[in-house]
Amino acid sequence: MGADAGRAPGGPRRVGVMGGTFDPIHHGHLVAASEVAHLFHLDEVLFVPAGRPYQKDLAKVAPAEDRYLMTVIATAENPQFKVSRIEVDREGPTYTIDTLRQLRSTYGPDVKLFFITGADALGAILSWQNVDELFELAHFVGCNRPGHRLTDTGLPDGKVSLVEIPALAISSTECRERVSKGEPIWYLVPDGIVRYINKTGLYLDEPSAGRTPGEAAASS
Ligand SMILES: Nc1ncnc2c1ncn2[C@@H]1O[C@H](COP(=O)(O)OP(=O)(O)OP(=O)(O)O)[C@@H](O)[C@H]1O
Ligand SMILES: O=C(O)c1ccc[n+]([C@@H]2O[C@H](COP(=O)([O-])O)[C@@H](O)[C@H]2O)c1
Repeated sequence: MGADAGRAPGGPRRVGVMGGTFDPIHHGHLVAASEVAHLFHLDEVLFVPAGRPYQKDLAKVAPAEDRYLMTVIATAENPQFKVSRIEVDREGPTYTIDTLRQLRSTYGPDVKLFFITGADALGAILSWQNVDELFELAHFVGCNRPGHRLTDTGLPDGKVSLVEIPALAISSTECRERVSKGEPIWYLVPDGIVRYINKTGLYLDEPSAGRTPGEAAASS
């Protein structure tokens, strides 16, 4: 798993960073965060919804405010889980390097940061902005995900851990498609997320692109 898994008594604070588009957040995200928190003895996990996930088709991504609110709802019951607005409030394309620099400056040099990813995101990491500096700012933890090969090939030694978590074949894409077809998403996402989506009309056939961020939440 890697030397970073252990925790020295009275040692530095250990913070997980779970980045994602969360469109919508589902149990695959929550299980990954919970498992990594357990395996790496994390003090907390900060969920960071991406403001403008520039590698996705932004015209099809739900407003950041809705994704942020769903993340708050989904994590509310777990005292170890927190949600950050850092990327929602930042202008321009969302780069993890900016987030880690900002978190590093907020938390100070002593806190250990663990950036949590699924196998697919880890496999694409070499395409991320300032990839070399990323590994200086956080330790990366890659989790298995059905349909994706978990590998650290090409990534720097000692900077990445690969872990096995209970595999959940759930994706946000499938949740969105199910909602648009009128199929249930109960038990794929937390109950509060089903209710939020029903209440706001997110992912129904009309594209979300024309809506102002937070419009659904404000008008419901
Ligand atoms: N079922 C899952 N198991 C493990 N990791 C996951 C799972 N779903 C998502 N992740 C990881 O969570 C992070 C955020 O993922 P994201 O919000 O893009 O969800 P997604 O389900 O991949 O969305 P989409 O289907 O829209 O691409 C990524 O690192 C991704 O690899
Ligand atoms: O920094 C980058 O260039 C970069 C490129 C693609 C994705 N990311 C981050 O990777 C995390 C998972 O992204 P995604 O697209 O799978 O939801 C999320 O925190 C994104 O902001 C970061």
